[in-house]
Amino acid sequence: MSSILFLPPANYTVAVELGFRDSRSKRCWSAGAGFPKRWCPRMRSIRAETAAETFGSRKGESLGPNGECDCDIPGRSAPALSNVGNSTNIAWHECPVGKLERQILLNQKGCVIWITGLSGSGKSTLASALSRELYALGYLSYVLDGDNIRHGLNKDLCFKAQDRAENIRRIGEVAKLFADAGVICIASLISPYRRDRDACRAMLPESIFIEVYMDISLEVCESRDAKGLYKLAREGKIKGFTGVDDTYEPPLNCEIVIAPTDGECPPPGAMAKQVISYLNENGFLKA
Ligand SMILES: Nc1ncnc2c1ncn2[C@@H]1O[C@H](COP(=O)(O)OS(=O)(=O)O)[C@@H](OP(=O)(O)O)[C@H]1O
Ligand SMILES: Nc1ncnc2c1ncn2[C@@H]1O[C@H](COP(=O)(O)OP(=O)(O)O)[C@@H](O)[C@H]1O
Repeated sequence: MSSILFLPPANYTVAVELGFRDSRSKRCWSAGAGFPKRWCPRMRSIRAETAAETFGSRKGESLGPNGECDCDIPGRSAPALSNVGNSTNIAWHECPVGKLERQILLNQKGCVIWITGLSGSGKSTLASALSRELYALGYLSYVLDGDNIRHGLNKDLCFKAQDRAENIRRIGEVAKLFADAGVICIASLISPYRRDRDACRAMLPESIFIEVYMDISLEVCESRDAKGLYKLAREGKIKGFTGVDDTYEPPLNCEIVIAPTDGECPPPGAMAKQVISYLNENGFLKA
């Protein structure tokens, strides 16, 4: 493979600055000049070796030469049934690939980065910059943006308190699945009420819910008014708009606060770097 074929990503300097090239990924970067590690065939084989070393080749976990598999076949023995909410007589099915195996495959730990703040505070901007930076560094993330999810899964919900709570609960459940899959899940939604955010936190093991508060004043958000919604809310054309005639409850004890310094909002790259430093310091950027 010739390195002449590859161009470094635009934000290569950030990757270097943050010093994420560990001994394994170094080999990869030198082969592919800044390409995400997971694209590197050598990296894949290293990961496969690591997984084999960690777990051994356990009987029943891979297919035989003729495609035979003696892993658990659903239905062989009657599973325990339970009732959950309005769902009766349901069973829990364990996945034969464990969470740790997925983490080793991805060389990262799944978590939920929950970005909360007023409309216009920069949630989507941070989510985009962060997912880009993580990608450049070779980590898999996925953004769940409140606006986007309301185009599909949550299109039946409006902005009254009860529906916002349901919006947050559903996104929390989806984020939990992404984190379990080993993905760094970035949830970006106003999530104005403390109780709803805390309920999401309670769904997950404590340390993997990382709450990021966009501490940007209403005045700044309103002056940005990127979508013209504050203007409509002030004119009374949108009712129950967060910060205007509906409450926003700032977190009391969150993991990360993004705030202006000397009156200046940090640029997107700096906000992303702040979150990535937290992930690195807290062991999320390794299996
Ligand atoms: N009444 C009211 N209040 C606040 N926001 C409103 C409202 N109506 C529409 N919008 C637009 O919807 C986006 C917020 O959706 P979320 O799912 O993040 O909101 S919530 O968490 O359920 O409160 C929000 O997007 P962002 O500006 O990106 O925050 C707005 O564009
Ligand atoms: N750190 C920042 N500094 C300056 N402008 C910003 C910053 N973050 C976001 N913006 C601008 O503010 C507006 C709203 O940002 P956005 O990310 O859409 O906010 P939200 O998702 O919270 O509604 C956009 O025009 C964006 O370019």
